[in-house]
Amino acid sequence: MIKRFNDLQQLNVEAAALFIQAANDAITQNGYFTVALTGGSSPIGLYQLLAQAPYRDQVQWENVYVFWGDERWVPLDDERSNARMALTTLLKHVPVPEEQVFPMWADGVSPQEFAREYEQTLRLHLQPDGCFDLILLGMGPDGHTASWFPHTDVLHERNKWVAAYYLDAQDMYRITLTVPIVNRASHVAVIAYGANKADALYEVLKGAPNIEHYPAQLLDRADEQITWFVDEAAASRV
Ligand SMILES: O=C1O[C@H](COP(=O)(O)O)[C@@H](O)[C@H](O)[C@H]1O
Repeated sequence: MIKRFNDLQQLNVEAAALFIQAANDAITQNGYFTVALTGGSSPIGLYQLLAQAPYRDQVQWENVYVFWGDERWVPLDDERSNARMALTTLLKHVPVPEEQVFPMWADGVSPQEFAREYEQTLRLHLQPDGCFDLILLGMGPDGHTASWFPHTDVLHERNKWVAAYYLDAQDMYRITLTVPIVNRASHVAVIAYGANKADALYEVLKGAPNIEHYPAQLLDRADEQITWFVDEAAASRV
């Protein structure tokens, strides 16, 4: 499902409503809610809203388990850290227990080893089939989502739940949930706005299949299980 907005505030309000609904449904059904957060700039407004009343008070944070969809392999105090952004905009302002927050970072371990450990952590906390209740994602102007960058081997990973690899173009390691685990989520919400996303959004949603160029085409959920929150600028070609 594609939800288009003129107004970014309204986009964030509706994304917050989806988050709250998904949390409440999962907690009613299972007693807890598992979510993977996204990084970049697009979710900042959503996180800031969720950190404030009345939104903050509509989530039973003590029953929430927070993971990340992807990360730049940098320490938590590095300004490039996706976890740092979510901690400062959202998680430090809500009563989620610290032991239920799982940033994709640890000192003194290789990114590959950490990816294996993170998968074990997921296996402890997710339903046996590896199904997240909600995965939040963004999309770059190059059509990447999570850390599925164009022309990288990780696009073809089908066994691991979490993978780490060196991204030459950015001269850094990336760690990411893989295609099969994202495509098992009960719901996926992608936030993409701004005119610089228009070409990629068109190619991902309407273009000819080309996952190497537009990795977000790998998102494979039924229409009711994926929501694209986009503004009119990003959706201008859709
Ligand atoms: O590098 C990343 O970029 C994407 C998109 O970021 P945005 O700034 O265009 O919103 C993001 O979804 C991903 O988590 C991040 O690692």
